[in-house]
Amino acid sequence: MALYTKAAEILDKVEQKRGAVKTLVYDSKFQNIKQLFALVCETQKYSAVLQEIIDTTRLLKLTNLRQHLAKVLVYDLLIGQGLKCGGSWKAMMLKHRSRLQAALARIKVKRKVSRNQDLLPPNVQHNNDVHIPRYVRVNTLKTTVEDVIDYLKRDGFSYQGTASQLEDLRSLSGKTFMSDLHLRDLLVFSAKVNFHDHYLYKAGHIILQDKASCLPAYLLDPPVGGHVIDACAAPGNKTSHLAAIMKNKGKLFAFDRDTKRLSTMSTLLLRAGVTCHQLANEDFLKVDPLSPAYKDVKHILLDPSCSGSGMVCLHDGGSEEQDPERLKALAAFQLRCLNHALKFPKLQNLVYSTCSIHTQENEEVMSVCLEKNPDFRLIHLLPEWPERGRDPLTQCLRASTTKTFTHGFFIAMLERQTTRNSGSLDEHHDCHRSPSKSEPTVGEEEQMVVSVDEQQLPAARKRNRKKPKKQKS
Ligand SMILES: C[S@@+](CC[C@H](N)C(=O)[O-])C[C@H]1O[C@@H](n2cnc3c(N)ncnc32)[C@H](O)[C@@H]1O
Repeated sequence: MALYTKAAEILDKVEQKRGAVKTLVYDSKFQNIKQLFALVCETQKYSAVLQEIIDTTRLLKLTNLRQHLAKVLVYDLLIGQGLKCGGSWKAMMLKHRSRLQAALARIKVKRKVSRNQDLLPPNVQHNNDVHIPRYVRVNTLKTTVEDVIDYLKRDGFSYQGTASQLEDLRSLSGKTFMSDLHLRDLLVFSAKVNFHDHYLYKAGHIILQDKASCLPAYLLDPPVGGHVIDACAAPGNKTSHLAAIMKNKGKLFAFDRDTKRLSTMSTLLLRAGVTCHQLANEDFLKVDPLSPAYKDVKHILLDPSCSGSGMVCLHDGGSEEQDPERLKALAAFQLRCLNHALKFPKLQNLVYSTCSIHTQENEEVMSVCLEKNPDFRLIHLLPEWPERGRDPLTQCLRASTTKTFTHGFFIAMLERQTTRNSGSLDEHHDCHRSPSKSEPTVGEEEQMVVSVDEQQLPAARKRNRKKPKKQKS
């Protein structure tokens, strides 16, 4: 019920011009931001058709529903997931289902189309060309890639082998699927495949996670038995990924300051079979880097709150305006988190990621951080990845709907520079994965945090010390 109420509330605010969809969704503090975002975008996209259905069936009169709530419910019933949740509203809507279905069918006949998407206005149909496949990460804490592939084949899916080029990922349709070309534990399906009710998903054997969001843990690649921090962890997709890479051995300290999101995270980690974690409802900025508890932490994953501008809403093509003050505040927060993380005395590697497309939250934050922390340098990541950080930070990765067929994303990896004779890096020489498929394994949601006492970030400075990507031995 909460999902539908929130979605209706946001549509109402958008209509009153009280904010852009993305900002309102992010500020809503709803637990599953992605789900809420998708529902709002899709309902908006079909708004005209939904309105026509509501008017011709006189739904508002029959049910006393408010307009936006009715739209959201009709969308989900007729076009979306089929009202998976909804409590008493579900029961009420089901009573009217045949009238509503008949109204939709009449509209299709009138417009001489057979598919729902052909009812969309032409400009929205064009944005629909944005194509992000359905990515499924195999949870190696519970199963193996081979077992999942076998299970799916028995379930009527057809396995096409491993993709040899990115374009292959866009060719999938129906029940065909393939292994990703970069990440061994990632399976790729047509965007239309829905796994939310699938046994493998419910049992925690697979995790529904965008490919770009799988990169941070994969690239950090902490060793089995290592001590690792996930600084802004909820709802925990990257935490469970880190645990899988660590084979549930060692210590995974996960922090988040949002209680609700942490409780969702606990459920997710339980389902995923993660046991090596210590969850803390704590502000990462207040965690003491010199505490004996963290004396062996050598790896940190930092995926802080961001604008979420990389998350694609098919309705707006991702082009919503961002409030400059909000971006500034976020960038200052991200820089504080980075500077704080680099204070952990034994830290060797840190991966910084955002689901933002804005340079202010990505390359600019990273450039200032490098200026302030000369002991650290950028690692050149995945040489054949097609989309790089903005010049001069080409060691970093970017991801997008058009070049990598993922949501928009940014990833940077920092490494502590040590003198040759200290040996501490050599001991860790195989931590940066090459993009080969030889090794096993490899969420974005959030809540706004605007507690900034940093100075305004200066423009990115041209610091660029390249270092060749280490290959896995
Ligand atoms: C982008 S989300 C993290 C997504 C997560 N890494 C995943 O993959 O599922 C950012 C998270 O940072 C949390 N956060 C924001 N400020 C924080 C702080 N000062 N300390 C700890 N967590 C914080 C938010 O509550 C939010 O859950």
